[in-house]
Amino acid sequence: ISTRTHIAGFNFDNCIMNAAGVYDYSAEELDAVQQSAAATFVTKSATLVPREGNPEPRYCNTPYGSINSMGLPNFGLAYYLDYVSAAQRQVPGKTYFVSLTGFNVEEDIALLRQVQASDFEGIVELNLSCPNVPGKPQTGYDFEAVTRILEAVFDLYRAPLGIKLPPYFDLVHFDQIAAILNRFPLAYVNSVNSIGNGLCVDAAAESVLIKPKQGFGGIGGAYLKPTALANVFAFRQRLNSSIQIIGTGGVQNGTDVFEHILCGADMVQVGTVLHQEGVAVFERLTRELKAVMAQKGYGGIDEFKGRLKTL
Ligand SMILES: O=C(O)c1[nH]c(=O)[nH]c(=O)c1Cl
Repeated sequence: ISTRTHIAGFNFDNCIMNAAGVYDYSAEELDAVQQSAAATFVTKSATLVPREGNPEPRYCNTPYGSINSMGLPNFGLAYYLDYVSAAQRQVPGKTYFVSLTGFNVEEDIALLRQVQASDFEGIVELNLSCPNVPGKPQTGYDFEAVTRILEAVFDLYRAPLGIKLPPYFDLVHFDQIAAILNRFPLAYVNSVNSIGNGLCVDAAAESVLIKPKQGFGGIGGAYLKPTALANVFAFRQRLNSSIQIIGTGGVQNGTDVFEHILCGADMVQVGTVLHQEGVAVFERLTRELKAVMAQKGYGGIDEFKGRLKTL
């Protein structure tokens, strides 16, 4: 039974990896993912210059998942490009993802120029959905901004590039954003980022759980799965077949991975469950997915990918 997959023409031995922002901040964390059963890694979304991020506490586990308002803490794009450059030499033939995000189109372009000037041979993930920088909206909800950014990006950048989108909650919004995305040579769309600006409360303490933004933060984990599957399934039906889909959100076990692929995902990313369980989660999820496939008689993920039945 094989759980291998392919993205942008690159082959991967597995279809499960980390989600940007989880277990990917430092070289030590990236090393741990690199040595695990994960297909590959994506780096923490990088900005032009290093960022401290928001004041702590800025992450909290909750009964059904997590809430975070990290505020884009990262060591800056150069740090991650250096790390990936070394990884490419140490493990040639493996493809890595670098996530990046600017605060405006000019910064997005500057980041991509920096990538072009490096020896990076992998896939860029442009994050259009960070919900936690005070005063900055989630770009993915501004359709004009998305259009402007992608026009500028694809004027410049010709190597494989995907985008990380926020969750959408309206079928007309799926129609509108998909019509925009279909105009561009995107390698993939990654749905979904956390549900922005949720609020979790500690009733005993009568308090919010995290410090930034009065406790408002991105919601991840089990809460997210129905929304994540809806976004994967909606985009699979609307996007050109040349645009692949990475499914992110709410994965806790092998059946959840199976469900993302059934909805149309070519790769599945995990965040909250990785934060809670550590990199051993990749071996567990892979084993559980293979068990589901064995029980159903599937030898590879293409046999059921996108085959979700409607009634
Ligand atoms: O606060 C963050 O760093 C963060 N947190 C998220 O849940 N999604 C993102 O894309 C980012 Cl960039």
